[in-house]
Amino acid sequence: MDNTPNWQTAIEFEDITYKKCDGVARIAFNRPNVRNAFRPKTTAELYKAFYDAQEDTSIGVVLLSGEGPSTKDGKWAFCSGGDQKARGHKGYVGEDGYHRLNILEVQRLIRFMPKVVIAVVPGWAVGGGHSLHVVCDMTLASKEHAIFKQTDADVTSFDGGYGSAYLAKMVGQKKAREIFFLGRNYSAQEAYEMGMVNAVIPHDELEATAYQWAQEVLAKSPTSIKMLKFAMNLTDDGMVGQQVFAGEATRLAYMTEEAKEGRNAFLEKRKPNFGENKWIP
Ligand SMILES: CC(C)(COP(=O)(O)OP(=O)(O)OC[C@H]1O[C@@H](n2cnc3c(N)ncnc32)[C@H](O)[C@@H]1OP(=O)(O)O)[C@@H](O)C(=O)NCCC(=O)NCCSC(=O)c1cc(O)c2ccccc2c1O
Repeated sequence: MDNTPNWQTAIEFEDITYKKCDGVARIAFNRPNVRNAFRPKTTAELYKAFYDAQEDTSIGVVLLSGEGPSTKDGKWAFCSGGDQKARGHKGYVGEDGYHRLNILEVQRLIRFMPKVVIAVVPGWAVGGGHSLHVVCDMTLASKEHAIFKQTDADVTSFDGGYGSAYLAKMVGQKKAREIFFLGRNYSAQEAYEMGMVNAVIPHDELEATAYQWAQEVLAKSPTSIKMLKFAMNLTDDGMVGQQVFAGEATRLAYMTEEAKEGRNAFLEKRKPNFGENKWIP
């Protein structure tokens, strides 16, 4: 069976591409000549696309990748982080003149959305781009071209949240400190051995493999996948993690007969009758 996705553009953007096909959304940075660095326009577009994917009930998996290669030198990139040309003295400056660090809002959307987000890394994943792959649920990397690198300490920046502290939970404290303190290049295979990449895939098969992984996730119970993601987030996300997990537990409770009786009794101005066997052990 031909499993080639028939991607349809969902929304036209300038700095990213955004497509959908059969339950999968694909969002990709589209500034390959600057290694897919993000400026405020890029992050605003990313936020809109991720939010659309979150709200679309037909979508269960989002692939995050980078278009390429560069027309200048043929190199591939996932994302090289914040565009240093757009960096002002208080953040990254958009067309409106405001200084922002709004990639963190995108990180939170990826983290808290009730869908699986897979980073598909065709080349450089650097700085804030490295942090983005860390916050995604899974990472697939190009065997030939993916390179992982943390340059935050070269440019006086520091992702002190998921980019570093969560990375340390993933690869261990010593390795995470090496990644940030030395800023070396790591191949897909090295990243895999550290535990921050799920699979190393021949470049020509990367997109097809990502789509296949997405299809495997889509075959599972949506409620299970969502609750498992939030359960795994919970211990690292503190009260917000508890809020997100508990919100979904509340939704499940709302779907019971007991909840309908509670609501109806209030609306009908009577005492609720929760039935006889209400205290299930
Ligand atoms: C990514 C590289 C290692 C690739 O090196 P390579 O030698 O292959 O390519 P070039 O260096 O020649 O780059 C080609 C071309 O692209 C331009 N470019 C690349 N990256 C960027 C960038 N991030 N910003 C602007 N432009 C970029 C480069 O200038 C070249 O252009 P030409 O016109 O000369 O052709 C290497 O490029 C590299 O090290 N890039 C910089 C990586 C970096 O330091 N990124 C920023 C880290 S900080 C960050 O991302 C960040 C952002 C946030 O918003 C945060 C918010 C809150 C907390 C923390 C944040 C944060 O850490």
